[in-house]
Amino acid sequence: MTAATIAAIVVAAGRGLRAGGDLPKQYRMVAGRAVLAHAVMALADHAAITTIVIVIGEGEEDHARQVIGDIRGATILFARGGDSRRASVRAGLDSLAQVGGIAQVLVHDAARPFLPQAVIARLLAALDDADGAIPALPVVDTLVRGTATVSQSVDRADLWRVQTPQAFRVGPILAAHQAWHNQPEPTDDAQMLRAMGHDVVIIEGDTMLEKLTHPADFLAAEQRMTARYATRTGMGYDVHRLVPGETLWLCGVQVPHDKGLSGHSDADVALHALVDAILGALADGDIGSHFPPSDPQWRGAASSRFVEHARALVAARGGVLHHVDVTIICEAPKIGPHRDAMRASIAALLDIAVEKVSVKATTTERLGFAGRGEGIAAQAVATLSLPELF
Ligand SMILES: Nc1ccn([C@@H]2O[C@H](COP(=O)(O)OP(=O)(O)OP(=O)(O)O)[C@@H](O)[C@H]2O)c(=O)n1
Ligand SMILES: C[C@](O)(CO)[C@H](O)COP(=O)(O)O
Repeated sequence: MTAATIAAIVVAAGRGLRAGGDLPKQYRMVAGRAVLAHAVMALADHAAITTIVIVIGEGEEDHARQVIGDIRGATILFARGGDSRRASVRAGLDSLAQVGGIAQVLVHDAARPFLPQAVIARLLAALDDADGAIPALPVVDTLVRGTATVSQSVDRADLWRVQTPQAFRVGPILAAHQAWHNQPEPTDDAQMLRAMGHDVVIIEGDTMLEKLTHPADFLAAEQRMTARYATRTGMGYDVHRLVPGETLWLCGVQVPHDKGLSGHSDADVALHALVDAILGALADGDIGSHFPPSDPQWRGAASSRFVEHARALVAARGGVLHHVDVTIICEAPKIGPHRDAMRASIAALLDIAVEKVSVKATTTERLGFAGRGEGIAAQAVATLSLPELF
């Protein structure tokens, strides 16, 4: 069987009135990034999802683009939402109809930021035999009906709490939306599909998928997500030769000296060690594999570009950089007078507070190549958190 072309719609056009706050909840920060960005990144991380339509309020595209940043792995489109969730999903489906060729669609609330890949896999597998599938968790509390007092106990057997994303074959769900006229407002898309006589399969949901609805949900979400982060440490080490006639760059700062370093790019040995430390924490190769020394475009290049690249890789993985510690090993020049400028330079390149950047220096007591002033070595350690794949 040929693999289906799969898209996702993320509805993010609500106002989040029950959540309160200054911003609609999809733009608020949780675990280091906007709620909307978490939801979109989780979908883009799935190899089979080629297109994501983000449905937003009027005039919000610039803001939405800014909060999601550079999303890799899927084409991102924007559509203008409507007055109800149903209308917003419909706008997303209409956008997909213009793209064409999409066979299956996942419809997801931006307000459910933490989406396990396993849920997507279960939903897509269920579409092999059904037109629709929903993730759900069994009700575990006693259920009653009533206002001030209980008027009725409700049997909870076979009752489920329904989550998103909900997965559909595109033809049937679009037809269900087109046929929905003058009927009560549906609370999800699956009930519209069922109204057309199609079966909807229940697959196992996940507590990570809880919707952010009320103010207290944000703290709980932060705690749930933080528990899923792993701390990673990376180490970098580099050496370059000191030669006359070169400019000496250390930590992105030009340091007056009678010699400069020669080698890859501008030979900023401290930034090279730093980049390797970050790449090490990401387990993503080393500076040479990202910027081969044999490639003429890096000859004389500013090493700040490599640090910015490493920072972007951390961001693309949803990571948070906590701290870097750089040690420069040389007999001369003296690093102390430049330490503050070096810390500020690294902090700016990594977009972190200067308090999270340490720059140290040591000599080798005139021993070895550093002691003889033939070269400068640098070591760096980077500590970051990465979301565990779940
Ligand atoms: N007109 C609407 C209403 C809701 N949604 C989206 O549907 C999802 C689930 O809706 P809900 O949690 O009810 O969000 P809000 O409508 O924003 O919240 P509230 O009802 O508290 O205002 C959210 O991602 C929300 O942005 C939408 O795209 N368009
Ligand atoms: C679609 C949904 O998230 C499934 O549980 C839910 O029905 C949305 O309800 P809301 O009242 O729009 O938050």
